[in-house]
Amino acid sequence: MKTEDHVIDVTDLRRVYGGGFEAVRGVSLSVGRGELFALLGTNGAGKTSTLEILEGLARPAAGRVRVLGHDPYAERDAVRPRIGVMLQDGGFPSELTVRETLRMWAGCTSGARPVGEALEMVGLGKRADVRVKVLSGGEKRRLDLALALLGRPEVLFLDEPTTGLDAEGRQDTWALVRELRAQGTTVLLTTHYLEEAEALADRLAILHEGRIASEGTVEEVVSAQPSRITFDLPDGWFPGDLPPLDQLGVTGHSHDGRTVRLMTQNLQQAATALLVWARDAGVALGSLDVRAASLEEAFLDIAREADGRGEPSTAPAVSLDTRKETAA
Ligand SMILES: Nc1ncnc2c1ncn2[C@@H]1O[C@H](COP(=O)(O)OP(=O)(O)OP(=O)(O)O)[C@@H](O)[C@H]1O
Repeated sequence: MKTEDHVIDVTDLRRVYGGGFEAVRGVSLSVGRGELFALLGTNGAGKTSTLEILEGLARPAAGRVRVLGHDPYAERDAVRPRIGVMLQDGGFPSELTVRETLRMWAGCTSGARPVGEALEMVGLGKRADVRVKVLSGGEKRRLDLALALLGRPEVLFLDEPTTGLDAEGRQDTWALVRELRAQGTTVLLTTHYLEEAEALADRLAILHEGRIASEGTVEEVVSAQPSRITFDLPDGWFPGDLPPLDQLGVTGHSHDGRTVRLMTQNLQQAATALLVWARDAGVALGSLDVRAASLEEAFLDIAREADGRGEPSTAPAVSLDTRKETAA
């Protein structure tokens, strides 16, 4: 995709809070027109901090940000009418009804959708005359979304749009977001739900401690991860008794006593070789768990690294000689 086709273009973005804490540490990403991009990350990874800059709500400490070809902070007037923003907490006046809230917002929005249409889009049609303060958490999220959609935005920023929604509400929101994207809306969303990213995203990035740890389509992010085989060896058997790792088609390993964890890019080959060895050697593998790479595993790997529990991604193709060791 050519740079001029990017609706969102971010290069080496940094955000520093008062006190000097750097929450965003050199993020670069781009989103094409009509694309849906998901930002994932552990708590405090910097998703909202990044999003607020793209929405023009905060000024970056460094880096270049363009939304629809403009600097969203310095050229806010050019960008704001063309984007829709759903914050984590809209913070509306609680005494107004749902309809009054939307009307008030529509009054400040040029070319706004009819209020009734926005309410129907988010499934709040029957709650129009209810005061905001009595809405459930999920209904408030729907109201947030309705407000973001009022101005028929070209670019929609959604910060955790389905947090607090029940399963049906989440499905409804996904269907709406898919429909908007099908109509050409560009969407950037943050989410804690990996299945949400899998269901919706054309591309995604996993943020970790202010940096992008992994980026691409779901398939690309997943295929960068190894699959795993975990098992316990029975009494009298040790990791060093296993065949050489290259014979197993294994690219990495760890072990804790008799519990062995193997990483492989070729799960079928490794699982078959392991099971053939176990059968021939008469070894019963306990708690055998064979797990294909998944977005969840990719995410957990990044989170484990955060906790200093990272696994080696590669290891020499030799036997695990640990007869005298108790742990890796
Ligand atoms: N106003 C602020 N002043 C100082 N630090 C802040 C401020 N806002 C956020 N932070 C810190 O910046 C880091 C990133 O926060 P941010 O809210 O962007 O993360 P996030 O990925 O959106 O997290 P979550 O998933 O929990 O919403 C966190 O360590 C947070 O404590």
